Amino acid sequence: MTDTTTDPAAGTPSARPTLAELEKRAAARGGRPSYGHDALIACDRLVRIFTTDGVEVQALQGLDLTVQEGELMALVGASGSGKSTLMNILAGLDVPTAGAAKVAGRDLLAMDAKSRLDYRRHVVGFVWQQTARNLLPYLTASQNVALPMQLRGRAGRGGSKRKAERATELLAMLGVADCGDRRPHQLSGGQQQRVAIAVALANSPSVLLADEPTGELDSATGEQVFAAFRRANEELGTTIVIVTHDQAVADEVRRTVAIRDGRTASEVLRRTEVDAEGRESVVAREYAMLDRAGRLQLPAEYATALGMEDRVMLELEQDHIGVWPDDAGEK
Ligand SMILES: Nc1ncnc2c1ncn2[C@@H]1O[C@H](COP(=O)(O)OP(=O)(O)OP(=O)(O)O)[C@@H](O)[C@H]1O
Repeated sequence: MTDTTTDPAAGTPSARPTLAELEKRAAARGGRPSYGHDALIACDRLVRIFTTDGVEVQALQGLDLTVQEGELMALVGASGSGKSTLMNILAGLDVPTAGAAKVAGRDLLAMDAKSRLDYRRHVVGFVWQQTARNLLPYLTASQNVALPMQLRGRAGRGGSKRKAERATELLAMLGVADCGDRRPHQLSGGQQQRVAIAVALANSPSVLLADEPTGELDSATGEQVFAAFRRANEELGTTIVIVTHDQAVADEVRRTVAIRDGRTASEVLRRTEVDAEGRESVVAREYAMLDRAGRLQLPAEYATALGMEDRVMLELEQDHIGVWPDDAGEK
């Protein structure tokens, strides 16, 4: 039932929903799936503010991001755009100031110290740029890989043997089977990073996070390390997020998300197309991101090329929205 009242401003009858109708609508809204409900990683309007000597830095300014299970994706962005801040939050090492972040069903804003430790041991694995941060120098490669399994504390009968076997298998899968008995200083930078991937995979994490893992390597070695990530993704199904400045890495993945000023700004999706002669080629397409509040970041070069600043004109067409420079001053 709908009440018909008179809108005093317009002086015409207008339909006001009854309380029962309002309640029905609210219930329907409640039943709608939440943002990122089917994603393995879902960041919703994530904010991280750092305060140093009374000065606030907004490292993340309402960042939205979803990552599906089984994805291998790259995060790119200028220095200071917020990539490491986001990775530290996803790694469970830092807590956002506001917003929501869920990884494999865990709420990153609501974890106490114990569940945070559990999260870091079981849900995520990480590989950092600095090789020294990934491996313990006094342990061999095999011992480094076995350590997270020991910390997980599932000994059981034959447990040590099984852990050693898993360490050997992981090292073999990542192409460093011959490095098992060597300590980190006896390994090249590329070998150290591949062993670090094995360490990160030791406890079968849902997500593998890597912050500039090829940053200290030459391009050929970087390619080998990236191939190891791809292998982990394809053969073990691990979801992988790699922060990188390395264009070769960014070009190799199906999805590259660019962060600008603490927000996701654009995305490049790549897919393989087969032409009539059966030839395969990879087609890349760039998309701008429309955030949950309806905001869109125009690429800086587009806005500059047309002298757009402060105010633009929008027009809704049948199948697109036009954006024009403000011409108010010309009229
Ligand atoms: N612990 C902190 N205290 C104060 N400010 C910080 C802190 N960590 C990061 N910031 C600031 O937050 C912003 C984002 O930094 P962040 O390290 O996330 O960027 P980034 O994209 O990873 O950069 P880079 O590519 O250089 O590593 C920067 O302005 C940085 O100075």
